[in-house]
Amino acid sequence: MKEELILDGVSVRWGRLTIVDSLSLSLPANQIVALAGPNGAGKSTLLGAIAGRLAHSGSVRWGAGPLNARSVGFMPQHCCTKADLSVLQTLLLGCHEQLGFRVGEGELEQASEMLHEFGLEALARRQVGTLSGGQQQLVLLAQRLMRRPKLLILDESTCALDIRHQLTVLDILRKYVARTGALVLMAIHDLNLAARAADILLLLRAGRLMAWGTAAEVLTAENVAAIYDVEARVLATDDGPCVLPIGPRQPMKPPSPFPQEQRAVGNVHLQYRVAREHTRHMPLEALNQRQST
Ligand SMILES: Nc1ncnc2c1ncn2[C@@H]1O[C@H](COP(=O)(O)OP(=O)(O)OP(=O)(O)O)[C@@H](O)[C@H]1O
Repeated sequence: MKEELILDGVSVRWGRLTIVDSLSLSLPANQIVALAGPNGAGKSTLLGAIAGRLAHSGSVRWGAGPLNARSVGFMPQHCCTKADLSVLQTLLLGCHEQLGFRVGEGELEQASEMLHEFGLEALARRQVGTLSGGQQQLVLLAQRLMRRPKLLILDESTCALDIRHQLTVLDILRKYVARTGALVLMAIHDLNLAARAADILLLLRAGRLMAWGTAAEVLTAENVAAIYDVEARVLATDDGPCVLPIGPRQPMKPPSPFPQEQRAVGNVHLQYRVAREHTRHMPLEALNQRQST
């Protein structure tokens, strides 16, 4: 059976609003897929639906069969904990299904390897609730990996990390994918980090998939303008494309029939109505008279 995540017509609605709009795609395992798009595009909603946390229509499958919840690791956005547990205990909880009344040598060894990989050894005995936001993010990410999920879904799980820890985490995820053949699906705002991390990049806007492919294919100035309404330069570097935002794209304004000085005192609503009705120039006083009659 081919190891792949298949979405077939997945839609999510909140009340009468369609947030994810009939999305179909297949993502082969053994790679990192980044999901980007503007605020409110539906990234978290889509990930929640794939993780089985949100009601949706359409189907989410793994190969020919249903996606088994036990093979999914999900780290939602703003994931944090106030639990009265040490960092080591928090990691061990990640594989609680294997644990009995005693923690086995295997799990302890796995947890200490994970602490080492994430550079968390010095924090192993600290209460997890007392850690900084970034430190907690590292611990909770390590906890998700303890279970060795086939599908790891991360929602902005590197947003609290400094650049060194971001690179450390990307390296850990790369090695994890190479070792286990898993699929990592991560929502991320930092397009340059996404370009560096991901084999495939998906760009979502208003619940629809607007672009997908390698970072070099997807991260073009045209796509950034169309999806984010931002003017940007995209530089080709040895590490892939690098997006340099220039500024917000100016919204298109309908042409005004009025000279500059009349527009300054005019009523915007009135001008637009009139612009639709008349193409020729008409003095503002005449328009106001027409309005009041
Ligand atoms: N529980 C809810 N009830 C109603 N609307 C919701 C709910 N959760 C999300 N939405 C709406 O769904 C839309 C998509 O939200 P979502 O969190 O999926 O976006 P996102 O792409 O992850 O955004 P961001 O980048 O800001 O995290 C938003 O308009 C949001 O207001």
